[in-house]
Amino acid sequence: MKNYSLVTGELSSLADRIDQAEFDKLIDFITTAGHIFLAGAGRSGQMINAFANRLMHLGLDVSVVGEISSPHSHPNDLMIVGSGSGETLRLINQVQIAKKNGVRIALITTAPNSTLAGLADCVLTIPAASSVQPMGSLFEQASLLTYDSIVLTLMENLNETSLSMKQRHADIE
Ligand SMILES: O=P(O)(O)OC[C@H]1O[C@](O)(CO)[C@@H](O)[C@@H]1O
Repeated sequence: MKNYSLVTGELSSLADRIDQAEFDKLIDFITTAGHIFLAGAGRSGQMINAFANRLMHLGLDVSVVGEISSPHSHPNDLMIVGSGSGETLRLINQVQIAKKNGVRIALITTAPNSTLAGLADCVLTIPAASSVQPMGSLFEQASLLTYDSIVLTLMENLNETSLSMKQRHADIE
């Protein structure tokens, strides 16, 4: 189907343009973190929610910012933010609070020169700024694929399998 191929073509073209060293740094931040907070707005937020779910399946201590069950932050915690523009005001505000509490910040973005990138300790750039799709669609799709790529690496590092992860999946949903 023509438009499907158009979308997958755009996504495929990004694969070699995401920096391995930035990816590896993010893996290191995740592996050494205490609690992991995840944050994103709109469609970017939907993608980060899916990532939070998989990190939980991996046995990591995670919560989504804004959920009532999300705990107080501490030094050595990590906040992972997904924001294409890097300029979403709510996220800037949340990151500023987190930084005051000694939380390290990781950003997934198309905008390495943005306000959020300037506040982050670790930036993974997805060069998805140019696209035929509307608004942030390419970033949002690519961010989900990037999160699932991170999950594959973490599965290997943490000796997890699909079966071990499934045992942590919510049975009441
Ligand atoms: O990824 P960003 O730039 O933080 O934007 C968050 C959300 O805001 C919008 O840009 C506009 O509502 C959405 O496309 C996106 O999901």
